[in-house]
Amino acid sequence: MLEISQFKKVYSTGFQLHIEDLKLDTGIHLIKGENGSGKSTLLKAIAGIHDFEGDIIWNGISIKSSPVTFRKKVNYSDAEPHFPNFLSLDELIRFSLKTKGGLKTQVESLKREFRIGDFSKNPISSYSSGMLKKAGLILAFLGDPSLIILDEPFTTIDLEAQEHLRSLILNARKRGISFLITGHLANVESLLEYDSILEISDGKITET
Ligand SMILES: Nc1ncnc2c1ncn2[C@@H]1O[C@H](COP(=O)(O)OP(=O)(O)OP(=O)(O)O)[C@@H](O)[C@H]1O
Repeated sequence: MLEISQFKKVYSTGFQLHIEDLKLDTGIHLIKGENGSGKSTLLKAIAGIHDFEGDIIWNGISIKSSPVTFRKKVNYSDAEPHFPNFLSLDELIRFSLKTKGGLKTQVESLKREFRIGDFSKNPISSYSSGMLKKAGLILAFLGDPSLIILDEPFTTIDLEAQEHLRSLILNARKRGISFLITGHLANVESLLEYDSILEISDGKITET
């Protein structure tokens, strides 16, 4: 279960996001909201990228008191991934395997599913935006996460990759992995069956 309590994030621009108390069971959860409503802000806080007031607990592990254990269990893919340009995807994967664990067979199967092939040897600077997105998605599935956070996962990638991603999510869900997903596409609600749909607006989150 994901538990968010007394959450507060304030930017210097004046934007604020407050979540008094939110509990989400194991499952696939969609977070909707207009541009600039705070979806990425919340996901980045849960992924341990942004600091915030309050606490976020995943299956009893607090990001504040046990950040390393928390991050081993929670993986994240950015809406627009950024990686050091001089590294290759293979190097990023090796780093992820060292820090988060994971099997070479898992890597090969993910690279096959997303049709990355040998391109993973090339530096990130040579990647198209779709390839970059696929790189971020592959890294988000590596290791042994029990929660995978995917910010706008279905944008930028082609229809075939969208279908592979859909199957990956459904298969992982069967193995007990939970997902927090944001989406902009009009059809994102029909792409998957969600256990809950939440909406962020006016700096607050509500279940729809
Ligand atoms: N690092 C930052 N510093 C200051 N303000 C920020 C920062 N990141 C985001 N914001 C502001 O916080 C608000 C929420 O942004 P956020 O990226 O979380 O929205 P979003 O719902 O993910 O938007 P989109 O759908 O456009 O991706 C916006 O007003 C944005 O300008």
